[in-house]
Amino acid sequence: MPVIEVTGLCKSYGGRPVVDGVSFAVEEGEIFGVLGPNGAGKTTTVECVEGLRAPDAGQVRVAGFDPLTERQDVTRILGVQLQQSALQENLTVREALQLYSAFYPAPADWRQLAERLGLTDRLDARFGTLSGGQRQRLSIALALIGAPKVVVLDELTTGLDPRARRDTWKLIEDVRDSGVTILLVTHFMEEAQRLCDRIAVLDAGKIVALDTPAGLIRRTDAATVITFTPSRPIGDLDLAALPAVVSVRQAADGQVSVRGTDETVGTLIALLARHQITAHHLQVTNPTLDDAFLHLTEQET
Ligand SMILES: Nc1ncnc2c1ncn2[C@@H]1O[C@H](COP(=O)(O)OP(=O)(O)OP(=O)(O)O)[C@@H](O)[C@H]1O
Repeated sequence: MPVIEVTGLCKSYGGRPVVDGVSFAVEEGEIFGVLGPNGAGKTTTVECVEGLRAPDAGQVRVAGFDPLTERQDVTRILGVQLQQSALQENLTVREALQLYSAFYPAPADWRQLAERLGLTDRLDARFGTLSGGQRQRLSIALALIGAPKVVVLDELTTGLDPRARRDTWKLIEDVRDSGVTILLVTHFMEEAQRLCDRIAVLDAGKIVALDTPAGLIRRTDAATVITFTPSRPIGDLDLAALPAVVSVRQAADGQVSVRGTDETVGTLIALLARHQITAHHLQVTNPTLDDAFLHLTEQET
């Protein structure tokens, strides 16, 4: 049974549909990403999963429970990352952890959580004095304090510097490896590509694609680009005849740029070897989730 099941979810504000027939299922143990441009309906969708908003139509189930009518059951299972503004500046890290563990009948050991999240030496620090990364780690600790089966993380690393962002990713992978299912809302392609097992791309309230990151990338028209400077000139025609080539460009400085697919790369290398040509400064650039995202969300607008 999926841990989260959303079927035909609809939500309108002032008669304007912002979530329009969204369906997806999150399997146990996966990191499931919800990706989409601003205003696509991501937060509204996850707030319906959390039971913070009532859908106009459709059904949401968390481990089989309805987040609205079986709230207590869902609270036991689902951990939600708090908005940072929800914590008082004067509260210490220890007080926050103790306070939130008191909300649950069988909480996780907050000392262990603090240790795992690298907060042990900040236990007496007040929330207002924590760095962005430390606040983020505390908000993840608080999401995990009820020992949930599922956590919802919305905009996990927004505002973090690149190192803190990478540290947080490692942490999320550790959380997943401990058996927790994660629903992750994100704007960052690199984050989605690195962390998510599957991604639903939401645009204007509808899911426009649902696949693994690699599967989404495969759907794009974006090409693999191979650039190199050959040790002696090579004819355009030889290059254009390679399989799956989209275009060939030779710059005035001798640099050659071939657009194609993975298949093009292998045959190009073989062609160069046959002609005993060395490729200097060889670079192969593969399409990214960024390309896939732009491709998928452009079609809809
Ligand atoms: N309480 C509300 N009342 C009216 N409109 C709302 C309300 N909450 C959200 N909206 C609107 O619904 C649309 C979807 O918002 P939502 O926050 O779900 O999108 P999102 O994909 O999470 O966007 P972002 O990436 O900008 O956070 C937006 O146009 C937003 O302005």
